Amino acid sequence: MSASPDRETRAPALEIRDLGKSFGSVRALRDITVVVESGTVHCVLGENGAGKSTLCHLVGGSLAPDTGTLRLYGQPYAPRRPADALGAGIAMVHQHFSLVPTLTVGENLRLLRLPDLARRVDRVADEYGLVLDLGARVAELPVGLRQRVEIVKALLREPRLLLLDEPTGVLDPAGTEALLATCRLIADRGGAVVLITHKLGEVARAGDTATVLRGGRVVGGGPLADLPAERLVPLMIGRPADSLDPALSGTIGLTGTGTDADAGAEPGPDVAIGSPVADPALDCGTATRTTAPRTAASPSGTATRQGPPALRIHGLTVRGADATPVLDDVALEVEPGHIVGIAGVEGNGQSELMAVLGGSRAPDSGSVTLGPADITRATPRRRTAAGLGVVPEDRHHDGCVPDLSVTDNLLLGRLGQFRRGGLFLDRPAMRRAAQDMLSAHDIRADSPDTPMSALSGGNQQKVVLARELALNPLVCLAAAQPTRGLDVGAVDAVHTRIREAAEQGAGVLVVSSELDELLALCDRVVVAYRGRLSAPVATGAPTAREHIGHLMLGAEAAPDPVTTELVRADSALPAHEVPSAHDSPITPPLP
Ligand SMILES: Nc1ncnc2c1ncn2[C@@H]1O[C@H](COP(=O)(O)OP(=O)(O)OP(=O)(O)O)[C@@H](O)[C@H]1O
Repeated sequence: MSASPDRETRAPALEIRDLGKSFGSVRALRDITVVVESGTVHCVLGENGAGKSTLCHLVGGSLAPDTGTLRLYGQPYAPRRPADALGAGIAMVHQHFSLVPTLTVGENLRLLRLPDLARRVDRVADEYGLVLDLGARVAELPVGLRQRVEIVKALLREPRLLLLDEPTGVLDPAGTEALLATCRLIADRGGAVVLITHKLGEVARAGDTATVLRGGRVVGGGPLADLPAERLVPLMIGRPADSLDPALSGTIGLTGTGTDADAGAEPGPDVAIGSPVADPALDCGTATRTTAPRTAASPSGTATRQGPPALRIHGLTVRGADATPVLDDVALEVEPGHIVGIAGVEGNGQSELMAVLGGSRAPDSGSVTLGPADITRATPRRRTAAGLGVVPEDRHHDGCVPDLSVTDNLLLGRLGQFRRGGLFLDRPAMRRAAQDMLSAHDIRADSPDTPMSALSGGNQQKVVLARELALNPLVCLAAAQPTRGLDVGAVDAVHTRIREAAEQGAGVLVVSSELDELLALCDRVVVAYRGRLSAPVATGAPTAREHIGHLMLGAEAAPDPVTTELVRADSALPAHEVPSAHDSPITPPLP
């Protein structure tokens, strides 16, 4: 990072005055004034669709404002294209990846055409600890590592202003910590960072100042010392923090790190919207709503299991390019009415498991059954018809068709229900169904006819979730990072929807790199490590967090026969009474 220059240092790094931007009839931003000082990390916060990415695009030169002006280190700045921003010393990491998947990491970096590339790569690795495997093919990297490549690409340019649009959504805890440390380092050396995030823990750990947007306007801002979380939340979502599920504190980063490798991480702000799920009584006095931990018996209300599990994975092995197993004899059962989480550092087989479940990757051996149906080799379409909802890891790439309308994306996979007289689709009926889904899921779209690509990232995620939750029948929902990119209010709503799906009898499998989310949502959690799954850990157990943390680091353990037996038998015991596997070593997967 080059230090901010000389005589310009007293001017703010970035001054945005009265900026406005519309897309057709949508006023994405109006009268936006923001000042980002040199030497600071400035957080931009706000609910999904508030205008945060649009603001970044205006500064980054990929969009032009309708009104207003920009100044960069005191000089007028009016980029017409991204190259202008790069030339002015601004680098940006977007929500969506801009890597060529068929090329290696090194080949992608060479596309930047930067002088002294090797020196720059070494410097970024040394200074920020961001090391890359230059020979790895991008298509084979988990999304967290792809994001790391994007961040390194930005840093290789040695920018004086770095714009980060939700960079941590796809990072694992260690990656998040490294990035936040990078932001601080840049600011401490006189540069400036604009950080867009929904995670209040990150704001508290890395930010100096903030601007809050809602409905395209600035609704608050200033030094973060004056903006504790209980003031930020209502500014962001228009309702008080205590209206949110107390179990969400960790998920949105209000307590602890909001991540699993909580070990060694700094605490977040000393304010919580409620209590950790394991102890709902410990709210900070602001919560008006308390959520009891889910129990294994409560969703379906049945003490004994009738029929097959919603999802059964048996002996699943998938080999990588060099024939080593990336999934190694994996077994897992998800009973109807239960929510099972898969925790783990990214790159331990979760992506491959989701690809097998979604039907985009065939296993080398093993089977997947959905209720009574063997779907191991079924096409994605057949899986949908059989009642398997899948929210893929990379929703933008795999979960939606950006050029199609919101209506088409919401109803993909069940268009047959809207056929009239053979080939013709009943468009008015589709539109009505889509409108109902938009309202029910609070999806902010101009109209059901809007192209998916015109929705904000968080609203795209809500569309994918709404579509998969609407499957009828929904035997099992397999969701990877279901709340990635969602604002705190939307996270609350999605958790409620997932719980409702389970209460109505669906099995739910949630893959998440956020342990807080899994603890808030799931009856039990298994841990992915080097392509294998641990024995289940009951989330209600007081030691669950610590135990899962150990398993994520690869702690060896043997199966806890009691938990295993209880889980297999679909015990009627509430989850918090199911013995934890903590004291017992673990496992290979359930047989
Ligand atoms: N290319 C576009 N065409 C039409 N409308 C757009 C376009 N890009 C953004 N919008 C609209 O502008 C508004 C602001 O979107 P933006 O992506 O900036 O929100 P955001 O705050 O970044 O949301 P998120 O947190 O979900 O990423 C939304 O209503 C969105 O639908």
